[in-house]
Amino acid sequence: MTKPIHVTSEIGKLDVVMLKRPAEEVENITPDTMPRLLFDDIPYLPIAQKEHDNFAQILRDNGTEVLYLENLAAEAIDAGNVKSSFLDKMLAESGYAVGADHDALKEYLMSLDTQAMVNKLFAGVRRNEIDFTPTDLVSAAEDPDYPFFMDPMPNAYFTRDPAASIGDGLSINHMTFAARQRESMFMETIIAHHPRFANKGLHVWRNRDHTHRIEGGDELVLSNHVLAIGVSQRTSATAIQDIARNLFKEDSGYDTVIAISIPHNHAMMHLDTVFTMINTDQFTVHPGILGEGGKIDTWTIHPGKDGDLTMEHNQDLKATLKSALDLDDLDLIPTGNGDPIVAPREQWNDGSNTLAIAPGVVVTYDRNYVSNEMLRQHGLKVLETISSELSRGRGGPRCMSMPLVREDLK
Ligand SMILES: NC(=[NH2+])NCCC[C@H](N)C(=O)O
Repeated sequence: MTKPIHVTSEIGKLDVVMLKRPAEEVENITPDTMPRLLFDDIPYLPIAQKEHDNFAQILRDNGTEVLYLENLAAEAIDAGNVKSSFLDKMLAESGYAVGADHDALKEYLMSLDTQAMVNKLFAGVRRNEIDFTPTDLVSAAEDPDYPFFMDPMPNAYFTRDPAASIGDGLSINHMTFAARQRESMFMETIIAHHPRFANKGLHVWRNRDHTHRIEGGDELVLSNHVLAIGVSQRTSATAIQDIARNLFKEDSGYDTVIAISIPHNHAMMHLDTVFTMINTDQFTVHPGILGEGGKIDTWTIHPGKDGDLTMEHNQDLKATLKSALDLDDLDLIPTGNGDPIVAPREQWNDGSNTLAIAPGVVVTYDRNYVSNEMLRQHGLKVLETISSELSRGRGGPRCMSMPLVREDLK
């Protein structure tokens, strides 16, 4: 029987996906907090929700079951009867391990029903919501005017990043920036307690109790034995070696990890912002990641002796992929047709961040019309989703979705 998580490619027909509908957290961004919260602008929430509902509907219309992170999290907390312990952990990671402010926040959050509490944790807790004057040193000495006790998590609608499905399991990620680190606690709880996922023999290939960072936007499942992982602003080489060792030592089916080095900046924070797989032999690539002569640093990692790793350095992306995936040829489709203005503009709005829902069928943002046209010319079926507000968070259809089950490729 198919496990509740089963993903052996980037392109197999998408049967089950997890999304998070953007909510109040997005309205709790201010110009001052934008950079720290990893946004470049403040989305207009009602339109962002409309766009997100449009995205979800496209997936449903094409035969995908859509689950929502916020609902799964509340159901898991209730099923496991872990509201109090979950809150303690969330409060500790929000800076309130003990003391009067921990107690006041906990009392307030415990008084909400579980779904409202989960929604509130995403939205953030404002100081004026609770009738409580903090007496601790942090509140007094650091920023007495800061409006939040607990920060919002506006990036939660990018469900791709806090965890990543690989084979019959997942990585639950230690994320790079404080703005996102608490997000992966929800998936940890879902896997541990939700009746759909708990005790179903799912592997956690790497959990969140690490100091080295990894994010799902860098983790690409190229086949049932090959992964590509970006060495990026968000994922360290140490974490890649770590997860490779775990995958190779367990019965994961994975024996190859291609580490791909990309520039470390906000526009290209993850590998999936510059490179995605869209068909058995087709990929989108942002030309900006390729250096002179189309070169890029990749290291193909395999199991070595006694749990060690072997590594082969290459600079020809096409050749590396062809050999790892056993293909005669492949088609690398440049974002924005490789034009020096269009390519960076459309990459900025996630023109390379396509979500394949079946081999050769992709969901993309409508605004990247040059890239979309290119994809059509290369024979892909392109389903466009509306995108003026969602894209302000710097993520596209791949970032906004965590595939849970895909059909295996034949
Ligand atoms: N898989 C992705 N490319 N995710 C995009 C995440 C964007 C988000 N604002 C961040 O900086 O974390």
